[in-house]
Amino acid sequence: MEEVMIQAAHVSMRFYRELNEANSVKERLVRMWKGERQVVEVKALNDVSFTIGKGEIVGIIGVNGSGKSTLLKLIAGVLPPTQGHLLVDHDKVQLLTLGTGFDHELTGRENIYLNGAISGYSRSFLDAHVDAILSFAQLQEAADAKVRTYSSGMVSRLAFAIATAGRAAEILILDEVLSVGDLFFRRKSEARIREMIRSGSTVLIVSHAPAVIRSLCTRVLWLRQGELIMDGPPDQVCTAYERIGKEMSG
Ligand SMILES: Nc1ncnc2c1ncn2[C@@H]1O[C@H](COP(=O)(O)OP(=O)(O)OP(=O)(O)O)[C@@H](O)[C@H]1O
Repeated sequence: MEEVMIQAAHVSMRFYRELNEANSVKERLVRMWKGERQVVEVKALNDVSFTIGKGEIVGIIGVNGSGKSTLLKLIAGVLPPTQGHLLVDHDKVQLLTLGTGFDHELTGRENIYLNGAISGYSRSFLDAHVDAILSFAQLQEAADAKVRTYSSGMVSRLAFAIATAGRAAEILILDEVLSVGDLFFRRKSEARIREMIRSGSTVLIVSHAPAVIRSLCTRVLWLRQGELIMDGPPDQVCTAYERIGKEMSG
């Protein structure tokens, strides 16, 4: 394997959630006083190990609640694991997610500056790229309208255009950013992601669309109830995943 970029060794992540959450502080205090407080442990990730080398394009699949976002958060350094070791240079990681950091009372153009600043772009970078961002999002005409007047597809296009405006980081994490917009925008956004991939980044992609995973990834990790149950070539892992899905639904 080429240079190792991410190494997870027996990584576990546990959350604690209160059962029958109280509706008020008073109710909570009364329950605590009566000894009624019940906390359950959620094993979001359980003893997960893998190594990812430079240039690999790794898809992460699994049903809702299987631990995908938790794994991305650990890799991005948002949370530390409760057990195990995760070797990754967080400074090299860029996490792309959509839909956070927009103010719907501001215009599209103003949101480019707001969301761009949150994404870490400088003012001069944004001045130089604002037109290209609007053009990629196909929003030149609507640039000065408030975002609350946009359709959800328009908001997603703008978010994608901002998130991918800069140079790709060495480790690029895409959390459900593909499959947005209409068919034409999807082709365009997939082409842009391919360009970022070609620039040599190591990429992790979470997507509920097996077609996206099959067409972009070189390897797939399948998480089920926090456990890594399969790690292999996209076709093999996606076929097994789809087979289980069909069995469960029919
Ligand atoms: N902050 C938290 N506190 C308590 N439980 C949490 C927290 N974050 C995640 N969980 C739990 O951990 C488990 C894994 O969640 P996670 O968001 O990683 O799943 P996911 O595979 O990304 O799901 P989805 O496909 O719905 O995005 C779930 O049972 C979830 O309820």
